[in-house]
Amino acid sequence: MLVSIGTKNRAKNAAITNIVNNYFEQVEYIQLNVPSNVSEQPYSDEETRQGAINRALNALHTSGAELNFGLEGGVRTIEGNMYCCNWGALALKDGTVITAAGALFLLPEQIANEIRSGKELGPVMDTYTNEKGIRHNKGAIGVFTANLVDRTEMFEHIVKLLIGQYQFKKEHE
Ligand SMILES: O=P(O)(O)OP(=O)(O)OP(=O)(O)OC[C@H]1O[C@@H](n2cnc3c(O)ncnc32)[C@H](O)[C@@H]1O
Ligand SMILES: [Mg+2]
Repeated sequence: MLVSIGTKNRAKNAAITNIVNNYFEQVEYIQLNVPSNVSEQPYSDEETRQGAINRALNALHTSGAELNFGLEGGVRTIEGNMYCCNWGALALKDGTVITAAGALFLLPEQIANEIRSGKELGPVMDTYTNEKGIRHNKGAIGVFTANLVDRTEMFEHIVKLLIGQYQFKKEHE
């Protein structure tokens, strides 16, 4: 079975392959740098969800694969507090799209202010930690949860929700 992934981000790719390998056999993966067709730094649940959907559909149109995943990170504000939000979409061959969201966690005010000034979370996190490519491994979630939950684990939960909904749909149609 061919599975396409709408990103080359290592944390997202690890999440998808770790979970898909648990539920399917003989899977071949194709990683595609497809556009999300939303801002580089999505600013609401709506925009982040749309980015995930666009990535999944763009991956489907490029690959024609059986399963096509799009994962997107963004931020949203509730009562003045900025949270990091995360969405996933799974596009099937017939164009059906399944969606799910993951954990929300609060961004410290210092980081939120950088985002409000127009910066992207990825580079802001690298400057804050003095490390390179945080977004490819522990992610902001790892940094701000003392490594209790890393970015791969957070996305793994979303991928599980997507595959679970796909299985439910297959059993009920
Ligand atoms: O290559 P892609 O797939 O685009 O992966 P990305 O890391 O850029 O991830 P997103 O585009 O989905 O996320 C939008 C922005 O938020 C950043 N971001 C989101 N979650 C993050 C996290 O946990 N740690 C660091 N940066 C994060 C990310 O680097 C982008 O600047
Ligand atoms: Mg990005």
